[in-house]
Amino acid sequence: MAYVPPHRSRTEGSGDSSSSPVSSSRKGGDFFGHDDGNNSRDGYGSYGGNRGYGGNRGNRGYSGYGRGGRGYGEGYGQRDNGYGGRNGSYSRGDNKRYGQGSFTDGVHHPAPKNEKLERELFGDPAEEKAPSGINFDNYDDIPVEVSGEGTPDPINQFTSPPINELLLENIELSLFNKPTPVQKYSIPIVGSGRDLMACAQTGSGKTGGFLFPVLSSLFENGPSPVANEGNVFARRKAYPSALVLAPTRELAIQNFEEARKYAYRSWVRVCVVYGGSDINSQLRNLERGCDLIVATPGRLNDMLERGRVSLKNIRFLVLDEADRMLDMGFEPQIRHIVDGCDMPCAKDRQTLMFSATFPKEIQVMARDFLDNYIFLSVGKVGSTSENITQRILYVEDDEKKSSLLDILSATDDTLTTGLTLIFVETKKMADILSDFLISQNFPATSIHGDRTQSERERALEMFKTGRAPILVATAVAARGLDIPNVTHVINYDLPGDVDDYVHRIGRTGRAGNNGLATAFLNRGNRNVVKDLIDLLHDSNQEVPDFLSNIARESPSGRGGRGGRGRGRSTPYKDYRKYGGGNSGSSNWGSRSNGYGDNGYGYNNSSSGNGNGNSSYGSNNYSSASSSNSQWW
Ligand SMILES: Nc1ncnc2c1ncn2[C@@H]1O[C@H](COP(=O)(O)OP(=O)(O)OP(=O)(O)O)[C@@H](O)[C@H]1O
Repeated sequence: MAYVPPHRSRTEGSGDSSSSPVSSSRKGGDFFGHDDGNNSRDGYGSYGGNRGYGGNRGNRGYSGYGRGGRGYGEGYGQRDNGYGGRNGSYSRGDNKRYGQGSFTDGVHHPAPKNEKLERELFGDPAEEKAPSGINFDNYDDIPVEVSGEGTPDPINQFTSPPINELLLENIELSLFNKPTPVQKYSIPIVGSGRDLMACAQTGSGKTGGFLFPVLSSLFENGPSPVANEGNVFARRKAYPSALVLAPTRELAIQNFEEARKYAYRSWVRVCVVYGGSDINSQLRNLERGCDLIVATPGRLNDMLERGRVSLKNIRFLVLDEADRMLDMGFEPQIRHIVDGCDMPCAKDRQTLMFSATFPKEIQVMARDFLDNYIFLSVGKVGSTSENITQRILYVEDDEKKSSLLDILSATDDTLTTGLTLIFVETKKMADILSDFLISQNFPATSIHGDRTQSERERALEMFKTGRAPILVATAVAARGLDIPNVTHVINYDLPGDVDDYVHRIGRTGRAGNNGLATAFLNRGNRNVVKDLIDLLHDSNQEVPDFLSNIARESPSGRGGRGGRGRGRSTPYKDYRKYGGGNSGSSNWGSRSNGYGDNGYGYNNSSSGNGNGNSSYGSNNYSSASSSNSQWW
């Protein structure tokens, strides 16, 4: 009989962690003043326990956020399992109340419905009857390109097959009526066992694009056999079947919440591990069983080093924001996780990569992790949604503050109906600007890598709930975050890389909604001007005359992307098809060149880490955490 680790055979308690893994110590930066004293009472930053941040149907928010003080490390879905290998059994004890199903003798047994948990995960059906503002019909005519051998036909509806029945029910509870374009293609592609590199515009449903087919397959096929490592430590190890990696803690948390929704009532237990919060509660949670793990790379590497996670059983590896995960900051950590531990090789797992942008040299590198993959691009890849109106204003540096005040005062409805996200380039500037706005009576807060994790989560919660409807952020908030009702993104400082701009403004205009993006630009930003003009053309946006003039003043040749010399003369396409050769060193410029420009700090230096406040947590692999901690 297969080895049964105790976490899959013993009866668990109810996840009764009494303390939040994070404490909240405000050091300023919020509109509501310093250390408001509510934090320990309300458990801000804990994201946890049974109340979590369930939010509204189809329009998530952080309602009930963490009150009760349990962290993610504890408190949901404990199960009482005996487990006997693939198609063996996950027998369930008293798990019904936690919505955890089982997989016995090759058959999936969903747990009975649990109204309380359902409300927590999907929102109160009485509160909102229909999804608000979602208009994916706009996407129906979107150009789609699929390349690679033997690509399966897309689906047009959520149906079973190919989607597992239980997953369909959970998708229905999310009030999703039909798949978005990226989901239409990704579901059959992944369902047919293929690897996938998928590019689709921001806010177009990529999260479901990977979670739906992965969970559907796991629900159908059950758990992998648990490896018997024959020693006492193996008993405390987690053996997940799927791994989702994300570049920031907040995105990991968001992906975890999404996965938890869709895994409701199934045998799949979802866990999240990320830096900056108590590792012990995360470890205790993993001991209770973990079938799908969402992680930031640094914290996962830490867990792997401690021997508390084994990747032997991984059947699905997902890189969310894959181009970011494979750029110079993260690549060493990703290689260590994928090649330096015990994960099955590319042929023996499915690898899925998703992003809105996918530069050619990153595609070239991604080959190392993929096996005979399909490339899917939806929309003009690397461009922005036409739902986002882009406005470029010429503003000198010393005029930015007053221009910002003008904008915020003029859009008086912003404070009552919408959220405004302001991007700056440095952590210091994030503090300076949020303090300035607060001094001018604007309800602002900030998020950046020098704030503690609990401060970051609290700032995000205040923003999402509208208590601080202005968030000043570094690039840490640029990717993936799905915050309903962000109506305006302001690039107070423009990034040096137009891809970063694409992700930043993609925090608005999501899921078919409209949004406004304003950018302050002056001659100091001339290295991004040409790429920006291309992007505006691609997205059917107005190109102001001053922008064309600055472009003419600039040296010929594309100097965008912080001097990385990549250019974006064509929106990103499958490099295998559009000429890229097979060499790892493409003619687009070496990855090791020129990343140090514009304060981006891509210097790949491994010094200076260890303050525990980096985006990825403390770890030994994090060239990114040290260098990036200078700017996000
Ligand atoms: N099939 C669907 N029907 C309706 N809404 C959907 C559907 N799929 C996803 N959504 C909603 O669309 C929004 C955007 O989805 P998601 O966050 O997955 O976008 P994304 O493509 O990953 O964006 P980004 O590039 O910024 O990471 C979310 O609020 C999500 O709940």
